[in-house]
Amino acid sequence: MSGRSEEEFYVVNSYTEWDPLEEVVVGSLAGGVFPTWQESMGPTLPHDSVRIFKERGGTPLPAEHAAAAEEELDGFAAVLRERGITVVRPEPADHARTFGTPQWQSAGNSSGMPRDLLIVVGDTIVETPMSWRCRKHEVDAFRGLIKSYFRRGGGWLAAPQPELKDTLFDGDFDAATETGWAVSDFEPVFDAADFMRFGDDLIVQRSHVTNEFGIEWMRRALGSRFRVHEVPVNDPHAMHIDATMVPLAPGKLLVNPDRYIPNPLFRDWEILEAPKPALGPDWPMYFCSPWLSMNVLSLDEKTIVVERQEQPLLDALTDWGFTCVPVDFRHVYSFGGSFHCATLDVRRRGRGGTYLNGTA
Ligand SMILES: NC(=[NH2+])NCCC[C@H](N)C(=O)O
Repeated sequence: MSGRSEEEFYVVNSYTEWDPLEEVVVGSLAGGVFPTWQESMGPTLPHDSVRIFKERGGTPLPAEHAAAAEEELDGFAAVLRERGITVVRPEPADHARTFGTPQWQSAGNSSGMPRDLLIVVGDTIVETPMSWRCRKHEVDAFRGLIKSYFRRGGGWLAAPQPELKDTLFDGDFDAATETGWAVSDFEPVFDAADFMRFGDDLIVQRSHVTNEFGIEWMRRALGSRFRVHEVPVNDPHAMHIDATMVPLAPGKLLVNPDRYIPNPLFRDWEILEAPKPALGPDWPMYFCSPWLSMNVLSLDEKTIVVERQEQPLLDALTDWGFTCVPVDFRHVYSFGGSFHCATLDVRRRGRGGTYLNGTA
């Protein structure tokens, strides 16, 4: 046993995406820059971003738009605090600084999307081996928080440090057919956002940032209590599963109709196909598709934060029996995520359990 009291055990405690939320990290875009270009980013990015990242990698995000996004992040944090949820934020970071290894050099990206780099499984925060070089030190802005949780009794587990040398990015992706993957199995890599938590079960997608080696590392690192299920999805641009399938409550799964492949794990679940995103084609989207509309955050199994302008989704979720909390977030969309991506739920009430079909 760990020698921790019940209270210490509870400092970090999060098993699902829907248990009542008590403490959450909300990201910050302050000091953010465009990623330093790497070929392996191509398969996941909106078309124009290839040119933009090549030209502007390492330079600040557009000031006015990023300031508006930061205001939205602050507003979102305020909404959560008003509801009695503890909100913590990363330390300031200058992502324009370059870093490297004997093999390569890169500038950073931003502290906007903690979901991508950290995952809480039960009582433990897992630091992932991110596969974009520019994201190698992103976790540093969150390190003070992680150390503080650890000192108060939380668990802390870091994956092996990847080298991220060229061999890793020698995947079998074929641009003509959009098949295969940008990363090889040279060493374990994964982004936390390719996983989704369902109590004692987690699902994960193979993607252009997550390889089989990484999935197997996570499977063994989590130990025998947790089961990791790799699920096939229909997404040639796969990077992060939280605009593909998002569980909102036990037995209720919101899915992307273009990407979700029916899966026996969800045999007894109600499935809601997300309506088409409301975002128009002219809105700048440097990292993601407009399907960020479905990247919602559950405050409990009845209450969901949804982008204020996503009226079709607001209506569909209300019809499905949920209470929606509308929050402005479109400027944040531009920089790589919505409410689920921009958060890390450190503490939710609940102790795990079995929710998926055929796993017990
Ligand atoms: N955790 C995240 N940053 N998720 C964003 C996923 C977005 C997804 N790749 C899309 O473009 O639709």
